[in-house]
Amino acid sequence: MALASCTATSAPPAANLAAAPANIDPLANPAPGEWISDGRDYTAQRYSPLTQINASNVGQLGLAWYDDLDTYRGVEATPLYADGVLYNTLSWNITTAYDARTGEVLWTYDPHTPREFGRLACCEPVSRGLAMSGNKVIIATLDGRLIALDKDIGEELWSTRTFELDSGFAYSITGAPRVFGDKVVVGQSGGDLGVRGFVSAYDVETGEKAWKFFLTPGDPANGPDGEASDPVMAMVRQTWSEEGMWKTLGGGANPWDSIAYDPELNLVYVGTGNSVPHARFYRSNNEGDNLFVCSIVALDATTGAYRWHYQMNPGEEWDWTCTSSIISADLEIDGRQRQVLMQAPKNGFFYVLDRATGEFISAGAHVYQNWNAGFDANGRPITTDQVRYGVDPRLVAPGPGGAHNWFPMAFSPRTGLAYFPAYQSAFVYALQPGWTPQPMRSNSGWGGYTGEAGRIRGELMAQANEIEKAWLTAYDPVNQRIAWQVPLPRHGNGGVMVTATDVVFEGTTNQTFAAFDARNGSVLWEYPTQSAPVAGSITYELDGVQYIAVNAGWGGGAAQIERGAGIEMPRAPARLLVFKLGGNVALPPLPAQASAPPEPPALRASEEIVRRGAELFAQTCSVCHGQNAIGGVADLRHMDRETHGKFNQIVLEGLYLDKGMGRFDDILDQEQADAIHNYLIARANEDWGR
Ligand SMILES: O=C(O)c1cc(C(=O)O)c2c(n1)C(=O)C(=O)c1cc(C(=O)O)[nH]c1-2
Ligand SMILES: [Ca+2]
Repeated sequence: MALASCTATSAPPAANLAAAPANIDPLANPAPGEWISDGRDYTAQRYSPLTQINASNVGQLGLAWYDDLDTYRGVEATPLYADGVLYNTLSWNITTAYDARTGEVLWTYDPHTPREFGRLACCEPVSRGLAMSGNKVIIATLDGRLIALDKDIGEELWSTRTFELDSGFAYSITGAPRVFGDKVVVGQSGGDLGVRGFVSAYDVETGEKAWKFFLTPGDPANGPDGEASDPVMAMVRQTWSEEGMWKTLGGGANPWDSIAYDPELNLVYVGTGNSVPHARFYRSNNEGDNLFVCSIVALDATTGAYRWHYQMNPGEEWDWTCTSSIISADLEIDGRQRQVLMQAPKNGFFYVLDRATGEFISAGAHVYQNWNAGFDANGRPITTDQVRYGVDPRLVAPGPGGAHNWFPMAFSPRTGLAYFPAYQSAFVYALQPGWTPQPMRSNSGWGGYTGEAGRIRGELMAQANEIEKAWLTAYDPVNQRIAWQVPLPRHGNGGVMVTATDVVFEGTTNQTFAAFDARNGSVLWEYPTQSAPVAGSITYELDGVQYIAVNAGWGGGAAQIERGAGIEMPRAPARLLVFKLGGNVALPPLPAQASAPPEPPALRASEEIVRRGAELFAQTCSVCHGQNAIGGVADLRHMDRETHGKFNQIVLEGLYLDKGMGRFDDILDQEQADAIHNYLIARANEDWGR
């Protein structure tokens, strides 16, 4: 696709940067050179007022310093900057403070996140960021702790649990915590395995719990929860079937990424995820909207009380989520000044809602989609029959990776455009007949691709592959249209940041970190990073110098999808990269890539055992090791002789626990581990060509 022409919008004058009154919350109005919260300020626009780097000199950007992060896992965090110090966080929540001028490490804090929790993270044990308030840096750990650190020395000030370890649900946290006024608000993950999603708030000074709001109903047999959500649970429960697996698997709706805030309206906006099992047939007897799945829910920031919600996909069953970036702006729409929220969730639409009332203002599709036949007068979507699947496979667009996932979106008040990585995709969904849930594993309820269904699925997947495309998209929310798009090689392009000089920054699957003209998408600068940076970048100013910082670590859900399709790129370990004009530090050469895979052992098991192993692998191992055992953390088709010899010790006894490989003897027995092993031997032999 060619570059579309420049938007006709003329740029309004630059934001007024006059000094804020002394008593104002710094998170509402941070100093221009600082970046002290995930989205930079409460609008979460990821828009910086800094102007030293502009379209004419951005080509002179070079590395000021970098740090090798000693991991090949995805690094998804947006770093933070305050007072000369850059804060970053990695897998297992290892958190580091750097001298932002030199890259010297000031402190590192390791919360010793139990590696067993890696099993529960759908898309690697990532962390999308941290929060700051006054003298504190706050992290949320994969195993559910919220920890406040002294920002100067990295020592713990308080620590609290956000979920109980014996809840029976597969909770984990990958999202960033956020500070809103005097509270820290955090969500959690697990909607692909089985949890009851909720959001909770804590006193920023003490860590004491302020409120908790459940996003799905509890089993009424257990009585009320005594939480902020209790008053709306009767309404919520009516949107679910009487009997359904939501009682056992929790219903999901996890706020695993974006949570936003308006300090004047005193509202917290919670973006919620998919439900579990994904197939509505299994979780709710094909009945109901299933609140608050795939919604934005507005809560009173002080009490957590329900204010309004807008559900983007009633009865969602495609692993779409409404957890993507939630951005506030004040826009003139149809001659009226509106306080809006914007979101481009997985389902392929761009939404504009009134953030005071939740009223649906408008939505438009930015990729090919086949689920939506319009919106009714209340803004409720009309879902096509085409996408409601039974045992017969259905082609649905977008697919479960989403047209826009968690990769942070930015908005420029100057151009009036939102910028995000878009992914046009489709997927084939079908119910697996006779499926039953497996605690603590992936629980989609999808499958049954054998016989005739398998043949149809193969044909439809070929169609799905044809529509696949990726872009950096600039979107005009007022007129609901694409302003421009830059085609990119594949899915998994990174988060976006935009500056007051109309420069957009994004990591790309060209394995570069790149700058684009915010008005028309022309490429201004591209820096080879030896990896595709998926995270959001930031910019800060120190001693009169403007810096740009980004984590370059390819991984997470996008890498899983790519590797599942057999695509892996040569790459270096993850790095934190920091640029400035005239920076002249060079990266070391790309390390030697893996040599030819070792010859696998001969397959001795029956077809039946291999099929059983494939099923168990899909439910138990694929979240880390990829579809069809391709790629993921390690390509299991390429195990060496020694690893084959220790297979059961690794899987059942936790031999590699320190590397993050979970221990599975709670859900797998010897025979099942052997079946998985034989499936992998079969896959390795296919790969070897015999
Ligand atoms: O339903 C959930 O709880 C949940 C959690 C997460 C996560 O925590 O990373 C992802 C998803 N879903 C998901 O659907 C998804 O596409 C996804 C991509 C990524 C990633 O980090 O790249 N995480 C997640
Ligand atoms: Ca999900």
